[in-house]
Amino acid sequence: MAGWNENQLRKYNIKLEKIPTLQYDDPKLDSHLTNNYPVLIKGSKLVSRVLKWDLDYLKQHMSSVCCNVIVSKNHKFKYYDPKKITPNMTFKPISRPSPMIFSEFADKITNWKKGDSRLYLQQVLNNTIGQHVVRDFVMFNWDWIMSKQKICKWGPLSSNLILIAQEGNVTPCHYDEQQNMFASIRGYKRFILFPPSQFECLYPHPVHHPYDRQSQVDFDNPDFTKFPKFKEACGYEVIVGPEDVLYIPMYWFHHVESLKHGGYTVSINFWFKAGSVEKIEYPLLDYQRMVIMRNVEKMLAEALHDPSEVGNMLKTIFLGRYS
Ligand SMILES: O=C(O)C(=O)C[C@H](CCCc1ccccc1)C(=O)O
Ligand SMILES: [Zn+2]
Repeated sequence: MAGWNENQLRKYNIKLEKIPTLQYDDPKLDSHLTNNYPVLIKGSKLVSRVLKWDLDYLKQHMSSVCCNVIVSKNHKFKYYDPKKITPNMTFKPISRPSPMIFSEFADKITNWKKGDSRLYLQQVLNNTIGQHVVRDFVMFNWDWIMSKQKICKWGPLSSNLILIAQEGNVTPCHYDEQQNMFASIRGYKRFILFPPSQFECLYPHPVHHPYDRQSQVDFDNPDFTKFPKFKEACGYEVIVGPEDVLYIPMYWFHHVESLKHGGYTVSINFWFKAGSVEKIEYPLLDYQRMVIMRNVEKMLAEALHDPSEVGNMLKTIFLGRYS
């Protein structure tokens, strides 16, 4: 297909399947969404009115806006929650926030040289970023996406993140606790998705760690001694191009990369809070098992008053009794 080729993809030793692609008005689409199954959606025109959002246009309309920019010494932008860094912890992240005004960000990525730190703009869209961008924002195809929100009984739209990445940037494998309709405006992004049932192969950090929700496995150099089941992981690959919308079901793990040599990418996501589950049905859904495991970790840390004791107590409960 025009627009990209295989050698723009980073090489990982992971079994990959494909994600289905459907037209936005395909009758089969709603069953994918309501069953929490990922799907690439074509033709929705969700963000077609803002395809002009390139660096020049945004520099024109939000040049003096201070934006949330992440800086990384390598190509990986592993998100962490600063609220979970405790005083007695030595936490040295590779990537860190470095807020800057938009025009500085635009100039830095335009004049980027090999060896320079990489940048990734990740800014919540709100009315502080200028009335032009807000005016464009209201021109998204809200009728369509809100109709999906209703059909799927999702909770309210919680936020839109505008994402401007340099070519080659990677957001390492993680999961989010919200439903996500991810739209590409410029460039191509490759997603590798894993269902919640592969939790055991992806070894997310403990809930109380700053890297909560992020996989511990470094896809560039997996440690099979510490993470042996990663060998069994089976991913679902999809390339998201301009005007495409990818549905990322909540609790599905996803690795995201802006294709190499593809120029900078502009994307926008639509995070919806999870809908309230009317009645728990059995057997439990895989994502519900992740919610239960998270709650056990939280409850034990609370009861023990020390997150670092959670592992030992789980071991005591498990060894020789459940093993
Ligand atoms: O839309 C999503 O869920 C993605 O993962 C898209 C991803 C950037 C997300 C950054 C982030 C990750 C975790 C917490 C807060 C912010 C990309 O496109 O590189
Ligand atoms: Zn995500």
